[in-house]
Amino acid sequence: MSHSSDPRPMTARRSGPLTGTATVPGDKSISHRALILGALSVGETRITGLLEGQDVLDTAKAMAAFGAQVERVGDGEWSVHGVGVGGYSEPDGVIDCGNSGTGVRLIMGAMATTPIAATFTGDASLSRRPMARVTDPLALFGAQITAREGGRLPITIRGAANPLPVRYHTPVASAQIKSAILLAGLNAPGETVVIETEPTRDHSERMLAGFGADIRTERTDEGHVITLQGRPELRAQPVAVPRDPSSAAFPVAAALIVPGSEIRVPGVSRNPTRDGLYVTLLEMGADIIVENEREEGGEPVADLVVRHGSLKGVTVPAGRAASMIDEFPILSVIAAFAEGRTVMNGVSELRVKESDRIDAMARGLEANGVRVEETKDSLTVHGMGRVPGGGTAVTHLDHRIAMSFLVLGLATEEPVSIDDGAPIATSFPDFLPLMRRIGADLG
Ligand SMILES: O=C(O)C1=C[C@@H](OP(=O)(O)O)[C@@H](O)[C@H](O)C1
Ligand SMILES: C=C(OP(=O)(O)O)C(=O)O
Repeated sequence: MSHSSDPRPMTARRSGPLTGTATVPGDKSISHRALILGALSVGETRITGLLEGQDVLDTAKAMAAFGAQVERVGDGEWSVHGVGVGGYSEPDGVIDCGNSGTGVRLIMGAMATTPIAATFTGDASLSRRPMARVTDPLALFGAQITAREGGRLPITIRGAANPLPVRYHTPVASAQIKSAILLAGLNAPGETVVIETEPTRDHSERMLAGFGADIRTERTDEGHVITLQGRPELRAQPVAVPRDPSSAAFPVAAALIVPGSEIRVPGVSRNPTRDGLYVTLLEMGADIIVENEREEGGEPVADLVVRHGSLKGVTVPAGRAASMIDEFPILSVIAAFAEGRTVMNGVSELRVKESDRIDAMARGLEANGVRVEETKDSLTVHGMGRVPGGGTAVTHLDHRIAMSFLVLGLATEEPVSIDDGAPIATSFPDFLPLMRRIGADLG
């Protein structure tokens, strides 16, 4: 498990031009969902391009514990024989979701309307994160929930024997809350409805429709209204996982800030609910060309060609936050090399990720000579076109903080160190060899 590995200090140094092809791994969100929906389907789901990061491996293990037959048949190729909606069996042991908020929240949803009990745990980071945002709506279905103080893990859920459908307005923009409710709604009779004010990533809706569920999304005065008809028979499907735009953001950022760079990043998902970073980078004047736009596995994908160039600071509107929620750490690194101020608004959710990402980025950037300002829900980076470096960033078991500061160090005057790169394996196990292949000096 990722949380038992020893800390791995790492350092990144100013590098020559980055060149070549950066083929990033499969999308983490889609990988979790493919395993979970495969396990709830009848028949064999064949998954290709699955992200084999620790977060997703923990979800695969959990699906086996709930009775699905889960098998690795090749590189990124997995087979899941599902048990059907309502078919989960009671796991023997505790379900350890490691570092993964997506894993634990979606799996809690998926089992909450089946009359079995399960106990969920995670590492030190996951055990600090709020879970009531998911367990509160799951209790409305009739599930019985016991949590540690403050609604934290470990959590035991006794699934509802006679679940009721739920209509729920999500209090914060969160695809994990939405998805947990939809997965619980699968085994409730009638219609389960989720209303979100700001749209969040829609992979659950797309994949549920692909597996044969009756699900529709309407835009109304209330917001985005997603309606799922309960008790469908989900039919196993082949899933081709597109490449992760959140992982692609790291080599893309490196190419933008290291002088003389030009790289290609093939087959990246261009789902509009995940596209906020790329919209922002174009506003900053980034040289990014989108080629070969096509559809793969129900998701739009394209190849990106990225070149170094000068960048200017911008203001990111709060309404864009959900579409780039995992990309603010790396955006704040890019912003440090831009000319002028970059203001990121509406980002309070960053405080409850694997770490408090506003605080982690602010402290680490300051340690490397960058001026920043923070409020409860904003982060401002004062870009000066150059960054001194020479500092060590504390990563708090957060893979995105670790990767962000390693990318920073590729273009600073002095090397940048991090206290622990081990968590990178949760989402991007090949980060180091991939970055070295394009010319990055880190290790
Ligand atoms: O649904 C998902 O796959 C995810 C949703 C987001 O979390 P929230 O729903 O908490 O915003 C995101 O940060 C996470 O990396 C993946
Ligand atoms: C927030 C993230 O993941 P999770 O919530 O699944 O832990 C992330 O990958 O940046």
